[in-house]
Amino acid sequence: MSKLRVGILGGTGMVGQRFVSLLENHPWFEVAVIAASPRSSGKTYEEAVGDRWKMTTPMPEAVKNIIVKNVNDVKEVSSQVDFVFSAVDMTKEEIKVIEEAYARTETPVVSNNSAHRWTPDVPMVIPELNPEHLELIPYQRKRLGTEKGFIVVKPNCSIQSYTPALYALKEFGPKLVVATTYQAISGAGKNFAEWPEMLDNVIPFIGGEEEKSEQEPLKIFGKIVDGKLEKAVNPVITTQCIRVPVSDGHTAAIFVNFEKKPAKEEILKAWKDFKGIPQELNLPMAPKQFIQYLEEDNRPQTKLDRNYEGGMGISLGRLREDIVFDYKFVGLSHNTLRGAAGGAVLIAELLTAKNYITAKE
Ligand SMILES: N[C@@H](CC=O)C(=O)O
Repeated sequence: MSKLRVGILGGTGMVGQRFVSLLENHPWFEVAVIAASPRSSGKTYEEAVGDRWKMTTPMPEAVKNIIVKNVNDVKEVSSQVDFVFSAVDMTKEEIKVIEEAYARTETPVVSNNSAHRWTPDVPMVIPELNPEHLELIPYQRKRLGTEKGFIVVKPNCSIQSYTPALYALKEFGPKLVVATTYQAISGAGKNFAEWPEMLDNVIPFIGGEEEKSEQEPLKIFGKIVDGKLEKAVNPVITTQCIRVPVSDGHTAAIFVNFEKKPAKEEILKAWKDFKGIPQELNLPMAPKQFIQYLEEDNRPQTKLDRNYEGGMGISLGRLREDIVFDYKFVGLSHNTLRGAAGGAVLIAELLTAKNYITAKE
C-alpha cells in the first residue's frame, strides 16, 4: 500500500519538530505538508525553523525543502493530505475553530492540543487503555456533517506516568490517588539554553496542569452514553505539578487506595501482563512491553529510563505499602514521545488499522 500523506499543523514548534522526526521512515505515513503561522509560510522548512531545531537527531533531508504553508489556508492544506497532526500554537478558541475547520474538509485531525479534550464527542485516547472511545467518531461526524472528517485528541503528557499504571489495576478499583508530578522543561517547549533559570531550580507551579492531571484520567476511565463521553467518578485524584531541572521525562510519585486492596504480587503481575490493541496489532510505534517494573530502589530515573521502548513505554518502581494509603509507587514516561507526538502517532496508527483514516480518493 502507498503511504498516507500527512500534514503537520504547527510543524515548526517543538512538538511539530518531534512529529517531523518520528515520521522520518515511518512505514505507513509520509510528511506531505508542513503548515505554520503566516510568519513562516512561503519559507522552506529549514529556513522557517532556523536555529530553533531542538531534536537530538538532525532535521530529516526529506523535509528541509518543503515550502511551509499558512495553517489558515485550510482548503489548500487539506487538498494535499489524507490526515493531519495538530500542534498549532494559538488560543484555545482559535484551536477549536481551526481543528473543526480541518475536520469539516473531510480531513481527520489527530491533535496534541488540549482545546477539544472536553468536547463530549471527541475521543481522548491512550491507545492501550481506551480504544473503545473511538466509537464516538460516528456521533461526532454526524454533528460535523462529515463522512470522513473528525478530531481525536491525546491527553496531557503529565498523566501518562501514572494513568496506565492505575488503569492496569482497574479490577481492584483504584478510588483515591495523590500524585505529585516532576515535569521536564521540554513540556514547556524549552531547553536549558532558552530557560537558564531552570538550572539548579524547581518551580512549584505549571499553569492549568493540576486540573488537567486530576480530570483527564477520569475521561480515560469514562464510558460512552448516548454518543457522549461520560467521565468516571473514580478514582478521585489530587495532584501537585512541579517543574524540575530535567530536559525530558515526567516523573510522578503516587499514593493510592483501592476498593479491594490487592497483594503486591497481584499488582506486579497486572502491570507485567497489561497490554492493549497496539500490542495485539503490532502497530509500528507500539512498545512491545508497555509497562516495565524496575526492582532497584533508585529506579526509574529520567536519564536511564525515559527512552524505554523508544520512549513509548512506562517505567514504574518503588512499589510498597504505605502507612496512610494502601500503596505508593513512582512512575516515569517520556513527555514528548509517549506524552506528545509519539502518543499521537500511535493514535493515528490505530485509526488507520481500524479504517477510520484512509487515503482520500
Ligand atoms: N503541559 C505539559 C506538557 C504536556 O503536554 C508541561 O508543561 O509539561
